[in-house]
Amino acid sequence: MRKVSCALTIAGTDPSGGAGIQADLKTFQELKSYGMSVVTSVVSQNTTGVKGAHHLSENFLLSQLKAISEDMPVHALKTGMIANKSMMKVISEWLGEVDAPYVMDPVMVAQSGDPLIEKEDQRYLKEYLVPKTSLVTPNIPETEVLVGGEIKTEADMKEAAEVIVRDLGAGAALVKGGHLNGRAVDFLYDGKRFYEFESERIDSPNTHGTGCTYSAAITAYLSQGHALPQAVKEAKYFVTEAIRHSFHLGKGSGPTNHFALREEVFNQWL
Ligand SMILES: Nc1ncnc2c1ncn2[C@@H]1O[C@H](COP(=O)(O)OP(=O)(O)OP(=O)(O)O)[C@@H](O)[C@H]1O
Ligand SMILES: Cc1ncc(COP(=O)(O)O)c(N)n1
Repeated sequence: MRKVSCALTIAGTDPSGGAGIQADLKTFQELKSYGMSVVTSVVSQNTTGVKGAHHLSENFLLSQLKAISEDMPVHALKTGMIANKSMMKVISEWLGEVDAPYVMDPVMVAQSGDPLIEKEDQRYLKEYLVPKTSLVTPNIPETEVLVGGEIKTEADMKEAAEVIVRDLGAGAALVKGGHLNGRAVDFLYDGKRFYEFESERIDSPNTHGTGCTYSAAITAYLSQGHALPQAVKEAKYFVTEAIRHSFHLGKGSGPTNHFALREEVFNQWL
């Protein structure tokens, strides 16, 4: 029988298809992992911003999670938007039922500036969910919330990655520099050493969903058994090409291109 790697995302939705669950599933599919999804919140949003959000009940969230763990293999999973403490609690307890690498994208604010998690619940995420992760992937503003200080330089990014692992108990931390000026560099700290992942900065306004896509790509590679540094390296390449070939769609920040790696796309758009 053919073996397939199974990746799960637990996140909110984006009907415009660039971020959230939709971006995650596209990424899993593109990287040849079998994609599964559990919805936390149905979000009304597009490239210009968030219009509203309907958070699912704890019971219904748990029912979806159990539907997965009672029936399907999970080789790696990620979480994205988890809007409130009660959903975080449900997920935190359910995590005991799966034995797979867990990547947390600590989604707090959409690129449009709209909040995606209640402010007072950010502390719960940090205290109860971060210690259960194999990897946390904060951008600069999220890193500032997690470590409680300003991040202005690459040295600050590295120091924060160490704090997230040593003091907050994450398995590893990937602090992403997309929001800093200069090169697009991310630092991974796995508790033992640092790894640096760099790409050129692409001049594109269309970066809606880059964080979701990046963490989903890492999850896909982990589901296939890659070691963490290799998974991040491959995922960085994937997200860079997705930004390079991103789409001018919508009136705001357009979506990245999840099928950028396909040969025909290179031929068509290079
Ligand atoms: N203009 C760019 N050119 C190249 N790489 C970029 C650019 N912007 C972001 N990146 C890269 O994309 C990845 C996502 O980084 P970023 O810090 O933007 O995360 P994020 O803020 O969670 O994403 P989002 O923009 O979806 O909120 C990182 O590897 C980052 O270095
Ligand atoms: C459901 C959901 N999850 C995450 C994001 C963050 O993505 P971005 O920061 O690129 O807008 C989003 N907009 N929507």
